[in-house]
Amino acid sequence: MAIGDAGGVGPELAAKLLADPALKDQDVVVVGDASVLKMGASHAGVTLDLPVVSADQVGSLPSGHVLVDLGNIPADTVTLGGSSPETGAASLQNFAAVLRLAKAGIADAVMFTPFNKHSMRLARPAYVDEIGFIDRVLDTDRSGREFNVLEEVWNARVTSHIPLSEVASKMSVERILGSLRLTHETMTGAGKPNPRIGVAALNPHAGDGRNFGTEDDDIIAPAVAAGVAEGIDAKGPIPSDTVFVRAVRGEFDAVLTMYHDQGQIAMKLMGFDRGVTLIAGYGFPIVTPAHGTAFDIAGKGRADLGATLQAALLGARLAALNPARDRQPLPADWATAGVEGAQAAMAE
Ligand SMILES: NC(=O)C1=CN([C@@H]2O[C@H](COP(=O)(O)OP(=O)(O)OC[C@H]3O[C@@H](n4cnc5c(N)ncnc54)[C@H](O)[C@@H]3O)[C@@H](O)[C@H]2O)C=CC1
Ligand SMILES: NCC(=O)COP(=O)(O)O
Repeated sequence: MAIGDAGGVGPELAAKLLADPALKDQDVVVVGDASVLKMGASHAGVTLDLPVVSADQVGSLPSGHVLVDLGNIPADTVTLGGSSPETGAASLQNFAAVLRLAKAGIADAVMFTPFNKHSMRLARPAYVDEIGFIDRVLDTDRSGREFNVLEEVWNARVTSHIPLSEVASKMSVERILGSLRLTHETMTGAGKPNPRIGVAALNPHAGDGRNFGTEDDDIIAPAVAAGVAEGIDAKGPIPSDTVFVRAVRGEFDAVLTMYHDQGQIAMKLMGFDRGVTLIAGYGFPIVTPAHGTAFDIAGKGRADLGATLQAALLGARLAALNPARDRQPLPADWATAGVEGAQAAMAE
């Protein structure tokens, strides 16, 4: 688990989670700054007694919960409730380190408490979102995708963290088909075989016979047909104002939406306090609460643990379902190196 942005609710949620009995049987390697975790525990009103291990002890760890203290953002330098390059840089370092632990097969799942993309961009101007960063740290060109997960329905997206004005131009049969395949694969791997996927339309009333927009007929419908021809149980395009209504009535296990908020508004209304973002496609699950850094309540002890707890439980469940992965060598500088390189590569 990487401790999220120190200026937000990430530290208190990390501390609260570590104190929660639901996690007592899990082995958790927490990566971040010890003083920030201590601050989080104080805000959350919990007591933690976490052994601190050094980076070179990882690989032969005791079971239970341990902290790798990177000492990268002393709590007394943190201003709660706002973005900063310092908290962004520490978040990036914590994240890169836990990704390397998972790549080496030492961690079975990665979790993070909320990051702040503005802080991360202040630290590294090439930063856009977690997906691009993960690709660089893991050195892969097969990007994963985000899913939003509630027990009753999953939401996958064709586009994610891009300006709304670019959504229509990014849509293609291949891209939608790729999202359908990944949704089918990921849910099947998560123990929900042959998921029924409702595909949201882009335009009002799915274009209403080409009255307002042609993407539904010309791009989404052929992509759905291609998915069905491959054996994927997909239906659409379905007007996006009713596709979630149909899903929660039991018709679909997942909804594939065309852009971020088309799905997020529905998902967060249905289950803000239990919504999980799963980043899938990398060989191990990466999970985080679907909510963000909540700067308006940071440090006030009011942050609800629900979504963070569900994220941890989903990560553990998915890791247990997946076969053991081969161990790879862990670079000696796994906890500190490579962020510069990753960011430089992103800027190219
Ligand atoms: N897991 C992650 O790393 C995520 C990070 N983000 C990032 O978080 C930052 C802020 O995003 P916003 O859009 O402002 O959304 P936000 O989720 O941080 O806040 C929206 C509202 O929900 C409330 N809220 C959020 N979490 C809560 C909790 N656990 N308990 C009680 N109330 C809670 C906040 O107080 C605020 O009023 C952005 O930089 C965004 O990229 C957003 C979503 C997920
Ligand atoms: N930091 C993770 C993240 O932003 C995922 O959140 P969302 O795209 O699901 O809103």
